[in-house]
Amino acid sequence: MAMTNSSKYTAYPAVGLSGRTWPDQRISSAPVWCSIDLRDGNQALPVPMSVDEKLEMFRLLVDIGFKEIEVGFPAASAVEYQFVRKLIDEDLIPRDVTIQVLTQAREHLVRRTFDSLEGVRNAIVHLYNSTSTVQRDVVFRKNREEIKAIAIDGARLVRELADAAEGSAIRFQYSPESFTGTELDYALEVCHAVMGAWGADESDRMIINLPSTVEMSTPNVFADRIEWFCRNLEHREAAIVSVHTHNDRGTAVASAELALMAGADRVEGALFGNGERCGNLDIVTMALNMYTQGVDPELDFSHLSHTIDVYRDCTRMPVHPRHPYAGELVYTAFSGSHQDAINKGMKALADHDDGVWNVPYLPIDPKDVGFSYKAIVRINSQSGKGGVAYVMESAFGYQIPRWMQPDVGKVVQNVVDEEGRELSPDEVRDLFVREYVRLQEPYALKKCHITWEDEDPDRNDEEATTITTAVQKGSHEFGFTARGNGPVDAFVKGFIRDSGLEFTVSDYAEHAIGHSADTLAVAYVKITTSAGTVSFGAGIDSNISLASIKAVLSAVNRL
Ligand SMILES: CC(=O)SCCNC(=O)CCNC(=O)[C@H](O)C(C)(C)COP(=O)(O)OP(=O)(O)OC[C@H]1O[C@@H](n2cnc3c(N)ncnc32)[C@H](O)[C@@H]1OP(=O)(O)O
Ligand SMILES: CC(C)C(=O)C(=O)O
Ligand SMILES: [Mg+2]
Repeated sequence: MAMTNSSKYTAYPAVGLSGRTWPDQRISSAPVWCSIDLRDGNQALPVPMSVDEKLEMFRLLVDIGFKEIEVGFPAASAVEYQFVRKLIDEDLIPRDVTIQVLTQAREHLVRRTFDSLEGVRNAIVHLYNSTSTVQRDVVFRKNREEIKAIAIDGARLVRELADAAEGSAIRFQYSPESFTGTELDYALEVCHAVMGAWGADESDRMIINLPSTVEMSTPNVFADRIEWFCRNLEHREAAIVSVHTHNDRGTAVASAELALMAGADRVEGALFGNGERCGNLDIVTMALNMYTQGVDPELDFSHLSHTIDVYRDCTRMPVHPRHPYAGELVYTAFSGSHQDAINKGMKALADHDDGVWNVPYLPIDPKDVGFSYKAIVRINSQSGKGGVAYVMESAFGYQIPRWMQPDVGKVVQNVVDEEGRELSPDEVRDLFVREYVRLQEPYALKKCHITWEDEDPDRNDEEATTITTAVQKGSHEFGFTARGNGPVDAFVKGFIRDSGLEFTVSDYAEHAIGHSADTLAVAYVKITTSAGTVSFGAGIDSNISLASIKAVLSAVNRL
């Protein structure tokens, strides 16, 4: 069936804000972060967390650096209640961390919530009731005044119970739930009433949390709403304006970022965007977005794989392979031109590191979030020569020269095309060795003795090096002695003379691999025959002269 019913949906209204300032603002410091993993994230799970899992998640959140953590909805269930009790009874809340608990504005739930908090040092009691038009009409069947009264009564009760909670510093947060479905002027009116009932002032600022309970508009419209709200809020100094964005349209992070530019002070969200329906704002993404703009997010995601592991264990939710910053494929390039650019970018950085990260296709240094460079480049049919060269160098130390890379790239491409799958780095190396270090057929080097006239290997005089070899071709063995300005020159001269083949060495490179006693030399050559055919070969040996002679023979064998 085709989608022909768009007329049953209505467009979200614009705010009509004149002289908006948020487009010119920049995010230059971290907001107050509040994790809602243990509440909104938890309430949306098919299997909510157990007390032990909540505790493991709580410890992770503390380690990441959250100072405000919504730990649950204690009136909702036994687990939720017990978890809050456990944190308090076992003194598990660090002194610089404030727990937050959510309750509907209903008397029995508010009272139960305060019971759960008995003996807490610091807490935020988060009260909400839905203010949206649709919920007023179909859920509560109450008018604007009646809905406002629910909020005021709730705030008064919270104030009364907070005042009675001796030894506990209780702060207050109110959410006009479904703010995005609420007329702006009415949301403001309810918040003013709640601030009055709570008695908020500059010395006792309350948190006004404006949720996009359901994300209904483009982020710019949400930002307009936040700027309008902040502008029109009486006693702005008595409020911490917070946002709590959901991801129904896929723009929860963008909405929260623009909301900060529009004047919000605080952001609620969850790791990897867990939460109702399409989730909440993803705090990992938002924090790392800030980080990659040079702003310290004051949250530590330097052990992101550990964060992912704990998150998966506790929530039983996966992290998508393409999840920003965290997915297992986001630091991987398969396509050739990306691989080539990354390879060159990493080299440029190694040659000239001025402390500024500037590598094509990698908006963040994987090491900053605890990932290695190992899997940045992976080889499949989309890959190119640069990627193969990167894998060979980063995984095994082979520095395939630029003039040989196209040939190696083609060899690898043929294999992945044929096999229709990814090749592991080991398979790429094995293929390289099998293909380019060809020493047996048709010619096999049986013996090779090299002497220098004055035993000075650096000497480069014409004819200063003498080589004596035995070479086998099928069942026939021939040997020769030849002189040249170095081992390769001497070998080529002798080989051409005795084999009848005509070629020159048109490119040559060598380097060492490994350390101390295990060091090996690798040589790469390109030969060109008199008929113009080119062939590439490589040789590996503990002796550099032998490595280069083997490379020549490999190239001859590949002709
Ligand atoms: C956007 C959010 O994420 S909000 C947070 C949501 N979180 C949760 O819901 C946590 C899990 N919830 C629960 O465990 C339960 O829903 C509880 C414990 C909160 C409430 O349980 P119950 O009262 O048994 O059930 P339920 O939630 O279905 O109650 C709905 C009733 O409460 C009413 N209600 C909801 N909020 C309010 C309010 N603030 N004031 C007065 N009545 C309210 C509804 O109108 C409905 O009334 P009705 O019974 O007359 O139809
Ligand atoms: C309780 C509120 C803040 C909420 O989760 C929402 O509106 O999405
Ligand atoms: Mg929510």
